[in-house]
Amino acid sequence: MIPPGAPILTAEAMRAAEDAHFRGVPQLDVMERAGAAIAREAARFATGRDMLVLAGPGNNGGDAFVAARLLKAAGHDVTVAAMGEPQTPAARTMFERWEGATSSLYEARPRPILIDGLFGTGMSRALDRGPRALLADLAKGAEFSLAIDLPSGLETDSGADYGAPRVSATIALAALKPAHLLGAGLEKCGHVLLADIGIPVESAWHSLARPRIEAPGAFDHKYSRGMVAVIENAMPGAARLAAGAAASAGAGYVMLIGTDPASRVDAIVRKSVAAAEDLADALADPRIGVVVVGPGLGRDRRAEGLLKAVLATSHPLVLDGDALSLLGRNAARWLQARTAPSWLTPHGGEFDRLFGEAGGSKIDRTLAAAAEAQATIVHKGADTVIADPRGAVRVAAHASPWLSTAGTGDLLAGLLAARVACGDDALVAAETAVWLHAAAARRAGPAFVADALIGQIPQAVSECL
Ligand SMILES: NC(=O)C1=CN([C@@H]2O[C@H](COP(=O)(O)OP(=O)(O)OC[C@H]3O[C@@H](n4cnc5c(N)ncnc54)[C@H](O)[C@@H]3O)[C@@H](O)[C@H]2O)[C@@H](O)CC1
Ligand SMILES: Nc1ncnc2c1ncn2[C@@H]1O[C@H](COP(=O)(O)OP(=O)(O)O)[C@@H](O)[C@H]1O
Ligand SMILES: [K+]
Repeated sequence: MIPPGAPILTAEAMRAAEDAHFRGVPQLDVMERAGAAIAREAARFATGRDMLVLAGPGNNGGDAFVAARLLKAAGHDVTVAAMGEPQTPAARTMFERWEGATSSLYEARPRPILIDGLFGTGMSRALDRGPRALLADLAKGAEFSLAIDLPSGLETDSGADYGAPRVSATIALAALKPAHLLGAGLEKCGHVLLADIGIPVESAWHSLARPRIEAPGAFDHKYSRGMVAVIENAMPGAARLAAGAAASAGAGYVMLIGTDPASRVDAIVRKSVAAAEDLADALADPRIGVVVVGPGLGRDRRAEGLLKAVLATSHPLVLDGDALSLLGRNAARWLQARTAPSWLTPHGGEFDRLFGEAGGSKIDRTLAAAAEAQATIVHKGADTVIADPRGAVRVAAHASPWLSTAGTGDLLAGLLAARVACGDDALVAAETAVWLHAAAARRAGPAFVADALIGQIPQAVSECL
């Protein structure tokens, strides 16, 4: 659905890559390649059906005229409907090379195959009501619709919807753009394909790819494989889910620290602490590789005391749920005072409480938060964005929407802790946890209870060995 491990570029970064490339390669050649990539995919899906190609005034329209010409030359029945005169020299040349008829967008009638080349990365404002309604009707009337670079009306850098149709497939040119993975783009783009059009691209931002997991070595033992401590308090079930996930994802030793005597998994070691003051002793074990605090912690005085005791240790921390709500806008101050690394796993509401609501796209906001907190942030949701303080970004889109059920976030915190305890690099740990989480959900199918994901984790791990 989204090409894995692919670079993601903003509109500005894409323009810079294009400009650098055009110093050595003619722009028209690149546009020919883009149009050829569109024509190739359209022909594959069209299976002989009639096509309507929409061409906008910019270079997205230029690509559309190339695709129309190549498809017509290959024997397809193609009509073109244009919006305004071509406004760039390259688009004008491609318009001139198109020898068929061109009608106005307002005269276009639906055809079984629609190719949307109205706007791409140059869309600068919301679509007017007229073209928006026309585009929606033409897309609805088509049996298969293919967007060039982006569905027209999607804001490139945020995925905000300014009137885009929902298309069957989108061909991203040269690189993914944030809108292919964020916000409304998730539903509007359909299947996303990536076309190499010869422009070299480099980016610290990538779509999530399947990670590699090392199996234990012959001489590994439970402590060398990593020890995870999970703090349990107001809602012990949440901590149990985190601990269960950690134990299933490769941690050598998992310890639940709290007051609840119930134990569902015998292999998970329990340690009782009656008062928050006793937690420091329980956490004094230097073999502890990471502490998970937040799932089911609660937000009362006792929870605050437990959180403070955890923050006072020198262990790496995974902070989730109530721990994030308790820290609120003071999170960065607390975390900057620590020397060990931290991972924060907020959902959207928790993120806003921690870092405020302003600041651009989900990627921009997560990057700014990672820099401010000097922590790796896993900003959860249908479009999960991982960012680290060095500016690396990974975006995971299209996880199962059935994950939207209570307890799945607790599991993610446990998965992340397991990967940290196993010694993964900070970013790799987050990537691996998010990937395993999605893979376990895929394996669990529809309407699962969060608990059921735990049993799927070892199989998800096996996909990464
Ligand atoms: N630079 C290049 O030569 C290449 C560009 N490529 C294509 O070019 C696209 C970017 O081209 P452009 O930068 O020309 O931009 P677009 O073609 O995406 O759109 C810009 C044009 O649309 C108008 N416009 C923007 N928003 C509008 C709105 N809401 N209502 C009405 N008109 C609006 C602008 O005034 C401008 O004329 C990419 O998405 C890609 O498809 C590819 O061909 C690769 C090579
Ligand atoms: N619609 C969705 N599509 C894909 N993943 C989702 C969706 N909704 C939630 N998730 C994932 O499910 C998890 C929910 O976490 P969270 O909201 O913290 O739940 P809880 O606190 O109940 O454990 C996150 O990993 C999130 O990315
Ligand atoms: K388009």
